[in-house]
Amino acid sequence: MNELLSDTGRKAMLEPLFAAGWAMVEGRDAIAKTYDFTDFTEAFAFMTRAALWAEKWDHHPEWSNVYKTVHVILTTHDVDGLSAQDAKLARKMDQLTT
Ligand SMILES: C[C@H](O)[C@H](O)[C@H]1CNC2=NC(N)=NC(=O)C2=N1
Repeated sequence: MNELLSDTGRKAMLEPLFAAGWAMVEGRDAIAKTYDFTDFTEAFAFMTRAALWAEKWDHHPEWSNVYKTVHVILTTHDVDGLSAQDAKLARKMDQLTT
């Protein structure tokens, strides 16, 4: 079962993500990032790869795609806020773009 991140967990897991371009969503316990790719093919390839990890880990993003940008919001619906699963998927998404 997922748990909400504790204060220490937040500091440890979220600070590196903020440094990597993630930010808190206003009014929600959620993080967001917009990825800008070179074209639609790259954007959709990223989404395909990320979707396979999301399904493997049973943890799914809220996301949208417009041409070559992908906007991602991560939060854990089961606990109504951020859990370690969100940090894990955020790190994986960043890895997939490098
Ligand atoms: C039953 C299933 O395991 C749950 O509904 C999973 C699916 N994917 C999920 N994804 C996210 N982001 N949060 C969840 O709480 C969640 N729960």
